[in-house]
Amino acid sequence: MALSQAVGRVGRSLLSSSSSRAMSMSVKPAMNVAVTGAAGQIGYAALMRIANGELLGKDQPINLKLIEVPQGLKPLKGVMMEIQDGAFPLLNSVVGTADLSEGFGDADVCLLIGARPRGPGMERKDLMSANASIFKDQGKAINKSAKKTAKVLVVGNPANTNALVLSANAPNLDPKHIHAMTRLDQNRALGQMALKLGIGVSDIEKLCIWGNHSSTQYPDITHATAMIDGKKVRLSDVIDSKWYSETFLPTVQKRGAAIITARGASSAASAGNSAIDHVRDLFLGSGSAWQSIAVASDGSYGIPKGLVYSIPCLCPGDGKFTMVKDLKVDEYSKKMMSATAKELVEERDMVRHLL
Ligand SMILES: NC(=O)C1=CN([C@@H]2O[C@H](COP(=O)(O)OP(=O)(O)OC[C@H]3O[C@@H](n4cnc5c(N)ncnc54)[C@H](O)[C@@H]3O)[C@@H](O)[C@H]2O)C=CC1
Ligand SMILES: O=C([O-])CC(=O)C(=O)O
Repeated sequence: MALSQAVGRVGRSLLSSSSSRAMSMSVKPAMNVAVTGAAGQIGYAALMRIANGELLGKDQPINLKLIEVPQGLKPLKGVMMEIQDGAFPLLNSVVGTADLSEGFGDADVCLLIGARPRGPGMERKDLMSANASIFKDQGKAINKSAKKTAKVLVVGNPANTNALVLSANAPNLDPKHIHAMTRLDQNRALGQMALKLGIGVSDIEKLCIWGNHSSTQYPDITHATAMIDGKKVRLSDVIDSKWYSETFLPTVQKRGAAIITARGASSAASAGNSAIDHVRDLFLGSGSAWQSIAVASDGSYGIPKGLVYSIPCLCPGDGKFTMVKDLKVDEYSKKMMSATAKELVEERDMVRHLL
């Protein structure tokens, strides 16, 4: 069911005053950005920023394709009205739909947010039975309707295993282009570390997340450095190992649950922010900075091939990335990296019927 039938498309005619500004700013062809769960909390937090050019650049016109379940179309209509009221110069058109072929049609970027969030006392993998099958259907639809070059970011939990399900059902896409989001975990780790050291987050480099977006994830500081008083130091030389293992690690690993307890709902603004960070860095590049991306393992570091596992990557731009290879991995890291891989193998076993 297409919402565009109910509210009409927000197109150039409706945004004529601002679209002429977009035309004068850029002659780039518009890119198609599909967003599922567009009427949910994360969608609401991210869409205005996406429309404002924070996802793909301030010179990149976009067509937004907003996907919801049929019962989400009413609130989606309100979100579309607000987007229209934002008069975004880069926004070429907006469509709201519950039809997957329409929503993913010719998509360049798919942000897969739509899924049930967890409540207090649940682990993310408790969402498996409710959410994983969503990604089978969406994988098939993306396979059929999106561009073969589309870049897909899975946010809905359990994100890594949902991305695995999606990839198995979208054989036309290169699995390298199907990611699950662990950028929020990386951002959380940076925030906690900067707070502890009394420095800025951009003073810290090469801090990364390995494995699952779950409480078994491994936020690794063994390769990380920080600028402190104008000098570059290794984090492992200045951070107390007891604070690292007893405070920092569990704080980052369980941050999602702590936010649910505090807010009564799971992270939304920070999740939307991290999804924007992930896609922006993929398309616009982030130089020598390491970015944590959960993507099909190629077997490096002994991680079982094919598992969607977070690994540090470099993002040169244009939708490309390379994994950081040949790092020295100490015994503690090996243990942590294999514990989170083990959880992902268990999760994979739970969704065998969808692969
Ligand atoms: N990977 C990460 O770092 C994070 C992941 N999440 C996950 O993101 C997901 C969404 O969270 P919220 O936006 O807070 O939830 P929400 O409940 O506020 O919104 C979810 C939206 O998705 C829609 N939806 C459900 N099934 C759908 C489907 N098959 N197709 C299209 N839309 C569908 C719902 O109608 C709803 O509007 C949850 O699974 C949550 O656990 C949340 C925070 C961080
Ligand atoms: O914890 C949750 O359920 C939501 C989420 O993934 C996060 O905040 O990292």
